[in-house]
Amino acid sequence: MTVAAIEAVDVSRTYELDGVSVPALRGVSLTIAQGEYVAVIGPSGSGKSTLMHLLGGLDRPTGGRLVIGGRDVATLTAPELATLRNETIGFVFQAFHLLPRTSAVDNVALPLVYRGVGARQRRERAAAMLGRVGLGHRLTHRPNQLSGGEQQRVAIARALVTDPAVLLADEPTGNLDSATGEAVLELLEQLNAESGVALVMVTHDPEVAARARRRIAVRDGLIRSDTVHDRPLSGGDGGPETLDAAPSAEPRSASGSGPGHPSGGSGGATGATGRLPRNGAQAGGAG
Ligand SMILES: Nc1ncnc2c1ncn2[C@@H]1O[C@H](COP(=O)(O)OP(=O)(O)OP(=O)(O)O)[C@@H](O)[C@H]1O
Repeated sequence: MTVAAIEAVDVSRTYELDGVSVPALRGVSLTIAQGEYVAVIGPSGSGKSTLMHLLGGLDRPTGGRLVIGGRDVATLTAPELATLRNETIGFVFQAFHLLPRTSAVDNVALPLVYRGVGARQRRERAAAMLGRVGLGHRLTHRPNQLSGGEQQRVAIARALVTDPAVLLADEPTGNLDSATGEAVLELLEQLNAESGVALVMVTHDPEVAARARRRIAVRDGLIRSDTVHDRPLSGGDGGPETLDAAPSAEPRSASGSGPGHPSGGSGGATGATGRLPRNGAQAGGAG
């Protein structure tokens, strides 16, 4: 049976601020399947970041049901949710959030500390992951000795060193010039295709969103459209499409089944391109 990486059913999130309720998400249902490439787009304030925080278990819904890695977050204590997050999700943000006085390899190794991986193995795995993102020659550089694009590559390596099922990227190219941003996007797409990690990316940029096979448009805390495109622009042969009315687009149901799932295997199974070997043996800690 296919296990969804993340499933949200009628999820809402209302913030309370100075006695005022701010309904940032107002009932969102979606499923993220293994290996998917999903772009989330919408105007400022529409709820994209709130949605990403929920999908990644950084925050909890105030309504609805959210299941991450097969576990209903409502049933988890805070430490259990942190462990689930560490085991299941990788995050990449617009600001790279690297530790400034720490080398690239130690930044990347950090999530493995919480899993109880020994120092030598941490370093080996972090160095290998930095090699995969093209930074095998920058292991001991600190963030301020790296370019913006290199820093984001370090952040990507850190997000993937635990071999998560899902990589959540919130405007990952927002701080980068267009050429550097393009290279980072290509890297994310390559990692998604090669390792089978699901990539869910928030972007303001319709051209970036058009590269994803599945596109979710958020507005006023609701999903306005959720479509799957047979020929995303990253495939090289798709024409310009709009989010609402792309001719090749098929609306998705909230059940998450359908043509948008390139791998669809269960529990870290290999998709067409094969997954990285999963490193599930380590006991999880807080992430
Ligand atoms: N901690 C918070 N407390 C109160 N209101 C919040 C909080 N975080 C977000 N909001 C509000 O919730 C709504 C959705 O915010 P969110 O950051 O999710 O939007 P967004 O689509 O990511 O916007 P942007 O593209 O500008 O980052 C906005 O109205 C915002 O002001």
